[in-house]
Amino acid sequence: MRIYVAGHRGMVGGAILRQLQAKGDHQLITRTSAELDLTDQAAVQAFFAEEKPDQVILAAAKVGGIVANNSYPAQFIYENLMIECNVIHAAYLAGVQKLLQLGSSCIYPKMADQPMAEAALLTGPLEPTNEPYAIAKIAGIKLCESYNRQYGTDYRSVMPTNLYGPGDNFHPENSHVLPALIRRFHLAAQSGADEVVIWGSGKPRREFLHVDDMAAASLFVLGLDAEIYAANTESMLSHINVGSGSDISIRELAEMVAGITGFTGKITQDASKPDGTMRKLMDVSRLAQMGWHSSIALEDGIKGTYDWFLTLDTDELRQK
Ligand SMILES: NC(=O)C1=CN([C@@H]2O[C@H](COP(=O)(O)OP(=O)(O)OC[C@H]3O[C@@H](n4cnc5c(N)ncnc54)[C@H](OP(=O)(O)O)[C@@H]3O)[C@@H](O)[C@H]2O)C=CC1
Ligand SMILES: C[C@H]1O[C@H](OP(=O)(O)OP(=O)(O)OC[C@H]2O[C@@H](n3cnc4c(=O)[nH]c(N)nc43)[C@H](O)[C@@H]2O)[C@@H](O)[C@@H](O)C1=O
Repeated sequence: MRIYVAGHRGMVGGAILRQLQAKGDHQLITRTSAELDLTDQAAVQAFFAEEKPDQVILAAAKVGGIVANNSYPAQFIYENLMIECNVIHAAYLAGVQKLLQLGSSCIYPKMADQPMAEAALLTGPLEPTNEPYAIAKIAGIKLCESYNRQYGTDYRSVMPTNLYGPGDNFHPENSHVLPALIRRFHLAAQSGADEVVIWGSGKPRREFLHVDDMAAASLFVLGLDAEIYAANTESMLSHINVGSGSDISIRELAEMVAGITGFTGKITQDASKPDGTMRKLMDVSRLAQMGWHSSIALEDGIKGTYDWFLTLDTDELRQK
């Protein structure tokens, strides 16, 4: 079995690669973005024609936190649409029968009922800070469903909640909240600062899943028997939520990270920064009924991620 993992140097792609390597019974195909720019249609088609993978895991994307999404909307919609169109179409042309692509919980309407079930897709307006990225991710689901309906492929989609873990991006502005807070609280604890500022009101709630759980869920969904997948999904509502099933406020999260990094000063809020969606909790019952549950508790996962962060030298702080 030859499996192409697109985005293998990223946080999720890297975790998937490690789990596939540990299983050891696959031939893994990888390319960095410098070797193969997935926004380049001709290059992607040539790569697929030459490598002819049996399966594809699409974990390559333009990814970032709330401010990155708000600052670079053109890149978020263009690059993600191009990557999805090129990879999914080239996979089809090369005869790839099975593919798994990763979306995001931001596909759901800003005011979706909580927890958000798969059926909430396309039922209302999106959160404006990440609408371009969300539109691209919705297109990814619809690409898979359309190829399945017209060409009989078996292309599946998982929708991760907010992820974190080793391999995360710790950029001070462009990263997601958890790596941003780990970095900021660590630097404050080291320097003896008496205050750390977090963005927004601290009131939004987010659900976090460790990347090793996400990688395990991805391989679980990819490996599901086609009849079981079909029995638990619908042809035009085929994506599967992946989450931990519980959420926490950003303020509570900041207090947890402060405790783990040893910061004892005060935590204040910068109201000029956006809150984004007030709550994004996944309904994970579809995945649960197929037999998968997350296993890494948030505090344990953050401690492990902080230990990994401490192994990085300053130049390696992933200033993507
Ligand atoms: N992180 C999170 O909280 C969440 C992530 N997701 C989704 O999970 C998936 C993986 O995200 P994550 O691992 O965090 O992202 P990362 O930013 O860590 O990794 C993304 C990878 O995509 C590759 N890539 C980006 N653009 C291109 C391109 N033009 N051509 C080829 N490769 C490219 C990069 O390759 P290289 O390193 O070689 O440049 C990079 O390693 C994405 O689909 C994302 O939308 C969903 C919900 C939450
Ligand atoms: C995964 C997901 O990620 C993004 O959506 P988001 O959930 O809003 O992600 P976020 O992690 O950036 O913020 C979560 C909350 O945390 C608050 N917050 C506090 N302090 C910091 C801080 O220092 N950095 C960041 N980034 N946020 C902070 C911040 O104000 C917000 O209220 C989208 O890219 C979306 O497209 C997507 O898919």
